[in-house]
Amino acid sequence: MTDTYDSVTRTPERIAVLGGGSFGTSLASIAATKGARVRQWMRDDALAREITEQHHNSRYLPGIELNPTIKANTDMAWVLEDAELVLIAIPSASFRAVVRMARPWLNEHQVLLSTTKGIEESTFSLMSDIVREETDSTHVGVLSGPNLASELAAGHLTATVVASDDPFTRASAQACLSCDYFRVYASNDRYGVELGGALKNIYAIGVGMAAALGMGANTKSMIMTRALAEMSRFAVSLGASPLTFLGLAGVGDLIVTCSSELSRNYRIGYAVGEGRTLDDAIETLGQVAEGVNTVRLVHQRASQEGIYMPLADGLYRVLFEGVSPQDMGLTLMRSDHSSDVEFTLSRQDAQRDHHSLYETNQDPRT
Ligand SMILES: NC(=O)C1=CN([C@@H]2O[C@H](COP(=O)(O)OP(=O)(O)OC[C@H]3O[C@@H](n4cnc5c(N)ncnc54)[C@H](OP(=O)(O)O)[C@@H]3O)[C@@H](O)[C@H]2O)C=CC1
Ligand SMILES: O=C(CO)COP(=O)(O)O
Repeated sequence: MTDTYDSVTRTPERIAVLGGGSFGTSLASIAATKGARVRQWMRDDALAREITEQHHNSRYLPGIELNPTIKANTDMAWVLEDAELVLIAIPSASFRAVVRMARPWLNEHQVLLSTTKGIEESTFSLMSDIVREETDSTHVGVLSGPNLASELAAGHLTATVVASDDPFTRASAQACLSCDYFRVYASNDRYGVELGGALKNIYAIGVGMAAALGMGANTKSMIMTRALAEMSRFAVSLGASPLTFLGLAGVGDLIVTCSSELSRNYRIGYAVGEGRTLDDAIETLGQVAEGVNTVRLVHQRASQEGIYMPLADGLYRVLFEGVSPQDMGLTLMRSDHSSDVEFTLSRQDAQRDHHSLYETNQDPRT
């Protein structure tokens, strides 16, 4: 990780953002505030005009003043013209289709960064895998961390992680997005960072349900702590570094998503905990809550691989098999205690891995 800055001689100046939702718009505004030329692609022409002319995204970020230099458009060719860095903030269900749409205007030199926290249904691919499959870029990475879009857009002090095995990608993303209120750490565990962002959504649904049932801080802490053990067990068995889960893209994102009513996944869980149907909760939300699909995919994969995931399994049963949240809670509390061993790291492994694998931050301005 010592080479993070060596290969970047200057900050990317032409940024494209694909997606007109809350997160894409927040990141577009940061990059523009740093002085880059920012073009944002979306399919809604009226929203594109509102962002360009009135500097608001009233549908996804109501009340937030955006950087006035962002130019939003529905013309993909124009948005991607000469772009050096492309941020892709499209929900996982449409991610591959949008990357395919963009492909004619992408090239191998561009940095392509996914900001999406989900898993593709038919393939169990993560979004950066899709970017690698669908494009020729050698500079592929992900951005993930405790980043509620509206807080970020309002300038709350926030940190995130850019993960890639390519130093140029990490450094370009840090240079393009780091500012007084956004600190961008680097990691080379692309898989772990990306999986962390997808997995934590599942447990935010669970904490939302617990809150709706009137449970307090003990219950939330229990779910979050056991969720961390469960998500790292799953991710490590698929090849991620356990240390990633002690960082911003692991426990950091788990905390924010499970603690805030701004989280869409939390709100879905809350609605189901109040007795509403899943379909009704999704329709009322009107935005993407990736955890609903992720819980299904992870439940299936964990069963195939024999990975012990009691919380994810319980949530799957509530969302898709009609089990009540109360019964799920009791079943979990009454289950066989012989498997209740706390997750531990070997001290030697942790010491050996810490310096080489743990996310680092080097200020691109120095
Ligand atoms: N919001 C947040 O706080 C954060 C979100 N993320 C992740 O970012 C990703 C994107 O989320 P976010 O911006 O929040 O989502 P939103 O729900 O706010 O917006 C989704 C955006 O994607 C667009 N979209 C959906 N399907 C298509 C399609 N087929 N073609 C073109 N555009 C499409 C929507 O367009 P339209 O309006 O026309 O439907 C909209 O612009 C998610 O995976 C999320 O997990 C990550 C960190 C924080
Ligand atoms: O990922 C997020 C915060 O880091 C946003 O979570 P939601 O998608 O649940 O709103």
